[in-house]
Amino acid sequence: MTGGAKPQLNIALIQAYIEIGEPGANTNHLAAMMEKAVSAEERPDVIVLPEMWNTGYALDRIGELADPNGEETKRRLSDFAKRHGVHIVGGSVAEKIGDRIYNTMYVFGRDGEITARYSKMHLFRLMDEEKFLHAGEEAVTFDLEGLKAGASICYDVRFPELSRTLALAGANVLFVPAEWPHPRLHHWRTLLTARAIENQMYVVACNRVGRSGETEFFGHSLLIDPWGEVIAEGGEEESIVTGTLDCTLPGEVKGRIPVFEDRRPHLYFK
Ligand SMILES: O=C(O)CCC(=O)C(=O)O
Repeated sequence: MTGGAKPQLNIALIQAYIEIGEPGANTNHLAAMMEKAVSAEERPDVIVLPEMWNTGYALDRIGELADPNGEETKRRLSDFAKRHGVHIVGGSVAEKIGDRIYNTMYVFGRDGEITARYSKMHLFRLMDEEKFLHAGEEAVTFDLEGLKAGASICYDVRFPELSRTLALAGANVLFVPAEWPHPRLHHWRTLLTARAIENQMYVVACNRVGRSGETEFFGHSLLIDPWGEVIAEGGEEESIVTGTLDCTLPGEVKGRIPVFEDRRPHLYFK
């Protein structure tokens, strides 16, 4: 945290059902859930969306469904952020740039300005993602009112190298929008908790719910603190999961167990 930072951030995770291949319906549905989130008594400072919320995994039609340059997505999310004075970590959408499709997160500040763009760098072969999408090539951090945040998407969380890279760049919170299905709930909870503990950072993970073909997505969106304690967890139904980040806690945890001072990087294999 840097000087002048907000000491606490209220988070709202939009744990939504996503209709496969229906960007219009999904956009309207998520907009309605976001309106509900900002009308709560405890207003969120940050709204987080799930992975691929515009199209779901309609990969065989992704060329026609993806948002060209993300223009429509950016316009809508920017407008919402500005209208309600809220940060948005926009999950991810299928974004078309030239003839390439990316699985991309956009982040907006309270003024509606875009503050980050991250494209998923580890594509999930179990769902043939690599046959249809291009991988991002760059790790991304962004600022949330003095709290440095790192971007990742779903399968990325299986690669501790990415979250450690982000932590070494100063990130104290890791965002993980996802479409993570049964039967791997145990992996989801364990990997997210491990990333929080090993990097002494908050982990904020927003997963979709509902069935798509044979695949059942389980929700269980999670807010985990830098000790690995669960602050909030969704069930398997559609819901808005809320919790509060104490921006001073990552620093306190690092002070108690000096993991980052005790690293021996010169001994690690490259
Ligand atoms: O790693 C997993 O088990 C799930 C990953 C996934 O579904 C994705 O990256 O879309």
